[in-house]
Amino acid sequence: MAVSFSSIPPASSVFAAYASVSAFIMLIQTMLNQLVPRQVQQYVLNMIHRYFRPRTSNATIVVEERDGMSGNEVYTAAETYLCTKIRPNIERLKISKRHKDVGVNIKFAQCEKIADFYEGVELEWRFVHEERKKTSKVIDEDTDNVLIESEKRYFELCFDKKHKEMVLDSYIPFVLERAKVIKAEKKIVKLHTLACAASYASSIVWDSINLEHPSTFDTLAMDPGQKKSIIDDLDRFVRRKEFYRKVGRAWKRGYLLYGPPGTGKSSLIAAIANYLKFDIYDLELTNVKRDSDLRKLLLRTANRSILVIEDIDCTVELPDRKGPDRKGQSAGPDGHGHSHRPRDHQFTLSGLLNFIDGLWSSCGDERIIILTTNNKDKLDPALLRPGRMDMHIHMSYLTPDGFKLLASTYLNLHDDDHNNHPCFLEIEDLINDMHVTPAEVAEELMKSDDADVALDGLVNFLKCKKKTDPPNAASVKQINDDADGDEERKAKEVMGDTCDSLRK
Ligand SMILES: Nc1ncnc2c1ncn2[C@@H]1O[C@H](COP(=O)(O)OP(=O)(O)OP(=O)(O)O)[C@@H](O)[C@H]1O
Ligand SMILES: [Mg+2]
Repeated sequence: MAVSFSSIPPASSVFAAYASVSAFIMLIQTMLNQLVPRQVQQYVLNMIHRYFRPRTSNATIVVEERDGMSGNEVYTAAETYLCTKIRPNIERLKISKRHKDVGVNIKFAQCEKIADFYEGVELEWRFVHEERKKTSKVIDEDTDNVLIESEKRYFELCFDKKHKEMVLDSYIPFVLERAKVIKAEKKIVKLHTLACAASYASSIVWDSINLEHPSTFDTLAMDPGQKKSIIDDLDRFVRRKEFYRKVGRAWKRGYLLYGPPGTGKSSLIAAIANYLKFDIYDLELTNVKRDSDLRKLLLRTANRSILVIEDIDCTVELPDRKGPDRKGQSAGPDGHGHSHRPRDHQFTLSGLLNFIDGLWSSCGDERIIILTTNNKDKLDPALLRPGRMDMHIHMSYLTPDGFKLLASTYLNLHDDDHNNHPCFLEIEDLINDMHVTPAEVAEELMKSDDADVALDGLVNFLKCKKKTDPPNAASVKQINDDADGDEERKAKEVMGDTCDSLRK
């Protein structure tokens, strides 16, 4: 924490004290001039000044914008925090907005005083802005460029000396924490994808854009209980920093999202990112050729992020850890396949597992890893065990509850409309009786701005679909009720039975 601490006297007491002492000092100075050499004179005068310096009950912490050439986090946090405390009496402010910013950024433009209260204690901040006597070099933290600065900016935090410990141990951490929250609220979530680097040295790098996906938990049609348990799990995860440290685990969590296409797996990922304000790293496995690439990429991901591997079962041919892999290569002595090629020249399942929960995975904090698949059964069980994939989330076909949510987000129809609208009961019966994905229904609801027209279109669509897809209400219900793998298998058996009986 780059703060410097000094005592400053309040102006009134300083003047009073110095007025009475200055005559005495002048007298001493005249005597010394005649008797002793100049250095000795200076030394004696300094001692007298120090002795007579007025005692004050105030203390000041100086928080400079720069710590050497780099920025000072306390300064940035104070600036962010104090901009929420601006009063109408402030006359001059600076505002700016870069392309990627959500709202305008406010900064102080001239020396200002800002009052704050913390645990009943009054604190006074002063923003000070002055010309430097000589220019100085600094590093721009956004671009890493060296800049020349001719101004010096700092905050002074003044308070009663007796609160010094409280300010340093409690108030400053509070300001840092508050600034983090304020920044998180304004943060734009980024989507990082893989791109080929221009240089040969590192062939694959992350490229980033703003995540513009508007999906949130409010717009996701899924079982309300399941939705709540995901949100609770995320909340628990982010507040458990100490817990993870105490039990000696890397602060990370793995989610497996599985279910048919169009049931909202990717939308759920976006909703999680928007909820936590975590950046997404979309790891397209087909672009990763070697385990060493994987390690490099992991090292270049930031904390508080979500690493996503979509369609894990089909994006890459993962060699089996035990027997021969799908390309017919035999397992190596370590049981990881590829005995004929140097290990580092291939991308292996064991590389991926190491990546998910081996030592490599612990090189960051607050990491979430999400795998998605349409075929959970195809995945190696090693990939799915707790600790790797801690929570298995089944995204399934649309239920009547899910339909109500889509009707309210797409057509602005709420509970009362549901009871009164002639189509609703029919649609709910049809949905109960068939496999239809939220994506299919959402597509139909978007076809008209007129709710009646859109709902009529949906009824027709569902009726047509029902003719081609045989009714199997029991199986749909079973699949949607069961969230874990074993239960899902049972549901598929029920479904198989139903299809068999239909075929007969
Ligand atoms: N559960 C849902 N709630 C709300 N909208 C949904 C839901 N599922 C799908 N949709 C809508 O359908 C579109 C496609 O969904 P999404 O891409 O999330 O499905 P997916 O399960 O990832 O499919 P795939 O397995 O093909 O990748 C979304 O843009 C969204 O509009
Ligand atoms: Mg998807």
